[in-house]
Amino acid sequence: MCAQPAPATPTTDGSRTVLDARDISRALTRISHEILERNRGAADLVLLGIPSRGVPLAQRIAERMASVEGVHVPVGSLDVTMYRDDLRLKPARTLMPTDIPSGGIDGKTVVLVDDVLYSGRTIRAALDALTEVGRPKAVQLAVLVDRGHRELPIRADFVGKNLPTSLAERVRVSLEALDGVDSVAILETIKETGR
Ligand SMILES: O=P(O)(O)OC[C@H]1O[C@H](OP(=O)(O)OP(=O)(O)O)[C@H](O)[C@@H]1O
Ligand SMILES: O=c1cc[nH]c(=O)[nH]1
Repeated sequence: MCAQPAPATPTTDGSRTVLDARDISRALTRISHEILERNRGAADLVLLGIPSRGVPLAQRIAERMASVEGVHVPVGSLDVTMYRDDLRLKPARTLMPTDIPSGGIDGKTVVLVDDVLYSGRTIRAALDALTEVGRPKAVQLAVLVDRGHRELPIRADFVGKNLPTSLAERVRVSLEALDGVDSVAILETIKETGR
């Protein structure tokens, strides 16, 4: 079951807010419970956020797990930049931190965390990046928003909100830690493909 968002709210920049802070909070709480349920607890879990917004989301999920299970789930970040399949098309990308918890990922269940799942190419790159780090027992994927339009056979295990979108739209996730506010909005883009 997905959290029921507030109705889309028009904003001054023409975007429509589809999730507000409370919707996001509820979705993260639900995802945290689902991860614990699927894995029968937090043993051997490692959360790896994909920069930039996947990292604060992973931290928030870990905080919720700590309050539910009373355990500390290691959180890190995984930069996928050098593993992207469009590097030659868009070479000017800023490298982001990869920070693997001290226990590593060998034999662990790694939950990748990102804000938006779209074509699936970021997650494909993340799976490649992981192979440089270690060999987890299993890899799962948690995303705040799944907006559809997959180009690769990738699906999320835990989804905050399935958001039907057109290719002419873009989903903008804002998070308190990076943007000062929690919201998910849909923007019209000029390009028909939206990518
Ligand atoms: O499924 P995909 O088509 O790969 O799209 C999803 C990715 O796109 C966004 O990142 P973006 O590259 O826009 O950078 P950002 O993290 O700085 O927003 C988002 O954070 C996801 O990581
Ligand atoms: O709409 C989109 C597509 C990819 N990444 C985003 O953050 N939003």
